[in-house]
Amino acid sequence: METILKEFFGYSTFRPFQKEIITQILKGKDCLVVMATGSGKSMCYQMPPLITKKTAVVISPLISLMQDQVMGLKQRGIRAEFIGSAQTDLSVCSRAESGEFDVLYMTPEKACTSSSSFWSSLLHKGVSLLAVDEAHCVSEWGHDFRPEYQKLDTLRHHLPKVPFVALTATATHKVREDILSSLTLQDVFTTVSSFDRPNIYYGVKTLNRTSAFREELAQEVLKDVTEGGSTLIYCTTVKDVEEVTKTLVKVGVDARPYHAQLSSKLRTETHRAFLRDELQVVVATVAFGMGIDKPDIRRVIHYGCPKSLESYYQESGRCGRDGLPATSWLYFARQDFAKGNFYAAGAMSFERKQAILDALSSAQKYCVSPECRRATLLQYFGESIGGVASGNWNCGNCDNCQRRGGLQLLNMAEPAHLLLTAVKLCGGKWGLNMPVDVLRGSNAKKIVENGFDKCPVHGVGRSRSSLWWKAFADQLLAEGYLKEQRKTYMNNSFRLVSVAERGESFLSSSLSGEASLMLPLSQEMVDEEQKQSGLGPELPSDKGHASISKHLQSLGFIEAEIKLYNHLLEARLNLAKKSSAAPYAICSETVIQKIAKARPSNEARLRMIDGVSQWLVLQHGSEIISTVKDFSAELDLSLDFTESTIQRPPKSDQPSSARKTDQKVTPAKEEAWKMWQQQGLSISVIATLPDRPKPIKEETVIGYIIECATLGYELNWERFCQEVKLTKAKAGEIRMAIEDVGSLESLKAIKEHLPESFSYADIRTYLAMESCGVSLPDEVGPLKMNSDPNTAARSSTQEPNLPVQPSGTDRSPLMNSEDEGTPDALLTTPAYISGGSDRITISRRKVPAWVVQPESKKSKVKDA
Ligand SMILES: Nc1ncnc2c1ncn2[C@@H]1O[C@H](COP(=O)(O)OP(=O)(O)OP(=O)(O)O)[C@@H](O)[C@H]1O
Repeated sequence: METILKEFFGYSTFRPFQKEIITQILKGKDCLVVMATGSGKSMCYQMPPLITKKTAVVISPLISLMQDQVMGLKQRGIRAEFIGSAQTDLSVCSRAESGEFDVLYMTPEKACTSSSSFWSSLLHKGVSLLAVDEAHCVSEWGHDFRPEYQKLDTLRHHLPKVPFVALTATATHKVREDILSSLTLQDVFTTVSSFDRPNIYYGVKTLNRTSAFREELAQEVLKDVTEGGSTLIYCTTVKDVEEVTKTLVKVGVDARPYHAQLSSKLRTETHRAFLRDELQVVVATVAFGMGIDKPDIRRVIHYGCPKSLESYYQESGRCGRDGLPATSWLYFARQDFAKGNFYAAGAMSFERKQAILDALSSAQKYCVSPECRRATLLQYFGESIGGVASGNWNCGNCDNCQRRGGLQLLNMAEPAHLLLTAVKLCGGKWGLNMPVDVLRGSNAKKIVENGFDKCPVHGVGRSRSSLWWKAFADQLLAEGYLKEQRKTYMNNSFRLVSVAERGESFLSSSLSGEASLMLPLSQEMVDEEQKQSGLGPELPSDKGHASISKHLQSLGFIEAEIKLYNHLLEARLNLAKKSSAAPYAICSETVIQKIAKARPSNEARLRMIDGVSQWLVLQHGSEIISTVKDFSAELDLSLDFTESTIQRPPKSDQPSSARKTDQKVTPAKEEAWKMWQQQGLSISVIATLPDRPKPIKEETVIGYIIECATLGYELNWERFCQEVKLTKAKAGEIRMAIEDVGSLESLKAIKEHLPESFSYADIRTYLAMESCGVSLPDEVGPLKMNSDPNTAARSSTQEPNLPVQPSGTDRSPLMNSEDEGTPDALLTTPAYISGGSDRITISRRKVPAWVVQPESKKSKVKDA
């Protein structure tokens, strides 16, 4: 598993739960995976097909999401496609049926309407799992209910014994139960991880939908985007989208709108440009919500309160999926809270309507809370925060926790007394507007008609704004001094406010003048107070900004390294353009950071960096290395910097030892390796050491050293090549000889295809280097990798190529294994060359024993 992880995904270690889940899927178990956004759920269904060589069918709700995933997988050398209305390639269905894809995405509609014969053909070829992504869509209690998801259980008949895997980032207990029953998951392996996204800064601010406010916001966004990275702004209406976009463009931000009223062509183009970093900001309605799978979004802004806390978590979770610092700002206006009836208008059942209204209430509570945002979110999803009350929790990375002075408590007894009295006066028959208007001294008709203008509290709260009082009322509601009751009239739901028991006892004690009521001011109250003092609401300025350069500095990057990082980002952009892919699909920014720090001078070193896949090295290794070399020289940075950013390949659990393998070699071989590698003796000296009873052949020594190297012992290949005199030209000829022979079975046959001057040592060294995935050193010239699958055919005029990508219809290197070894058998078997004379594919084989043994002993040694 670790080998496949490194090979295709470039990572050295699994994230929490991934390995357990994959193991359970391989055992055929149904799984329910509830893990935070960006935690790496996709890996759980993307890896089993690579291990079992059977297609994984993935149900996904949005075409755009599927397209992103397919693009990303293809960039990793994984054969993926989607079936859905936007698919223009008519051959995909039949190719899918013939088991051609590792991962096949389908919309739920397509999955449920596909014919039995489609499923039986696919099943016949092998199906490793059926994954239901965004599984919360099955539940009416989920924030994104999709009726067609409820029919997915019918696929059970088509795919008997295939493990079903439901995945979601947002599932409350109720939703989880719905998922289990709707998909008829049985004997389920359930994983629920923390919902925390520690790299995201959460903040909330009030908003007024005026052009002046939008302009201020746009200036803030402009400041942010100059830091780099993408920004996503969610609006609740098309009007907001248009207005915000217009203002952003006016101040010079590269922004485009995205909503359902735009043509699908325009939307696709915007989506494409955003993914490819050709567009900095997208302003979208939530239609863009789940459909965006870009890991390097640095900030998400909600312009208006979201419909629910689930959707807020999901949408805000779109930023920082690469684990780097990101920010999520939510701007709300009080009128957003009054949209419940509008949202619930289409609800088919009473329960659904209640669910929609409750969901909005939870989002409202989040907006107005003075407590830690993170703690509020985590608790909402049922996660314990270590037994600490959220009011006392300090995550240090949200607005409330960072507010100057923290959550300072103030004695709010006086305004509490006034508000509770006004509410009591209204007799529980009104919403919050009435008592607030009374306090503010309104003489509106309904106030006069009800005689509230004659009551003692009428007008005593004038000095504070209506919004301040409402924000304060939210505090009293949250603390249990007030209570709300929902009433439905003419199909509309209203919230009536009254004094709760706690409020009654406060009122009684306050009459005696003893009461104190210590509460923190919420951000909204602070904003209102500032507004009244003429300062206007404060926009997020120095805090909560995702600055990658600051982050790099905190990681110990010096200025030159940050510059190199930026050059590498630019190089990545160019590579992405050339491959028509999104830059993040080439490699993540975290990987770029590691490359900028490690500054590998060759492909072997590049490969050792965590996050660098075999595919990345094959496709873009040489360009990356030349960028590193050129700019390191320009910036006066040394190459091959080693520190913790470089991770050893899997199984390298002996950090300081030169040996990185569990496999044993004989003492004589290890001794020869030690003398050569560690003591610096030459091959001829080792062969003729005076204390040997009898000299041994140099070829034997070479065989010993190569054997150690192929088993993972460190080797200075550059020196070795010099000593055995293997040059780039020679390597090219050996390569062609192998192609002509068409097999690696006989070293002798290969030698006979070569001029006399070639030794067995040359051939063995060449093969061993390739099996270790090492490039020829510089002075010998790097071995070029052919990155275009379609030009894999050999031409005599072409520069000889080393491992060639499989063509689109071929299995990926691992999949093409001809020796059909078990996955374990592949662990130590690097890429090898096989194939006929005009097509070359890579297969992964055990290294034939003769690579490391003198030819004379070949017949005695069984292929490992
Ligand atoms: N083992 C790993 N080591 C390092 N990075 C990983 C690992 N597994 C996944 N990732 C990276 O984490 C990021 C998020 O992964 P992924 O898209 O699978 O998250 P997710 O849980 O499906 O998120 P969402 O719910 O938002 O769709 C990706 O960039 C992915 O490559």
